Amino acid sequence: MSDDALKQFRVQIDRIDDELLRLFNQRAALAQQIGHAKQGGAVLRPEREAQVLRRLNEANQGPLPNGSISQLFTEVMSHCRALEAPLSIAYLGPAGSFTEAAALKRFGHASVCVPCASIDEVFRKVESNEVRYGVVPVENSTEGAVGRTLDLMLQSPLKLCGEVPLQVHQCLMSNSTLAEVRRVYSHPQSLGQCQGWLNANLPHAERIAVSSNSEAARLASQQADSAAVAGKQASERFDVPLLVENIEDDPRNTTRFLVIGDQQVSPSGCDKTSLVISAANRPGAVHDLLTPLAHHGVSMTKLESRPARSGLWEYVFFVDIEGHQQDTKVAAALAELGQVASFVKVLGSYPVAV
Ligand SMILES: O=C(O)C(=O)C[C@]1(C(=O)O)C=C[C@@H](O)C=C1
Repeated sequence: MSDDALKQFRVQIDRIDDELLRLFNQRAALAQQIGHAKQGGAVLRPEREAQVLRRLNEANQGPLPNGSISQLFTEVMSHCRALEAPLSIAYLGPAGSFTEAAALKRFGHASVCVPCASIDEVFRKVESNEVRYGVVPVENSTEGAVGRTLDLMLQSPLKLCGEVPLQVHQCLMSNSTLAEVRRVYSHPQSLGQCQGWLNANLPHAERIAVSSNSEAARLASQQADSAAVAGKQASERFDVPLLVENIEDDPRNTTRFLVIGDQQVSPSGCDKTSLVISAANRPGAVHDLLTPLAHHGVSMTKLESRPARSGLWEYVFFVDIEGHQQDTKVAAALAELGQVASFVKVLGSYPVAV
């Protein structure tokens, strides 16, 4: 391309940027007015944000893919929201964790993100109003449920306000060569996600479970013959060279995170409801739990059992269903479920991730 042609294109880009600048500020001023009109009510409206992203994804004609449109407008809304009031979010840390990436994916970079040392601490900070929302991992497509999050949801008065799926890529990092590695540090979930690769490529290295992937990278940065399995960002943060990228056994390896808060989210038009239920200890009781859903045409998208922690071999079931608890058929199914289950707790209705 000639210098002249390049200049021409850049003049056009400058003009568009000027227009975008004007429009961003016009949009932000409207958000400020909405903020005043809310009169102290919740600034974050997850249902509205989901509707904004869905509408734009439908209208999008490219060349930007829908993923980029969602990312850009999440940031736009993040900055508009921050003008209404600053939003604080606790997440399972440390800084650089996959949970931080999930929090940023959902809330954008204009929020105040507070790292916590444990899932319990995230719940505590939200319950005590130290922060407005929390982000915690709930399940991984390879390794399954995160039990602590489920157990805390069962006990906590907080509601589910959203979900964030995040594709998780694991890397092997070390100051040594692959042949020299004798020890591999990582969080147990990450070791599990890469066990096929580790069996094939480092069969004789000892696998050592530690509290977080960041801690693993820190240890690998300080010890000879040691490696860590962690996200790419940990390699930069602790200055440990990447040896191999994308070592997760399933390239679609995805972790689902939950947003928790003291807020009932309104219907967005495409929602999910999460519940915990349990059955009396009699024949057919578990089967009876599912009948009200089928009866009212409500689809179940997840069923997970957990020990109830109240008696030996007693279980609770974590169930996700399609729809919002205010939808007529979901409300009818929940009312009927209340008649047959020995325990029902609605954890929250929230928009399906965009
Ligand atoms: O519509 C609102 O309630 C707004 O405050 C505006 C806006 C946005 O920027 O579009 C910002 C925050 C809310 O979470 C939802 C949307």
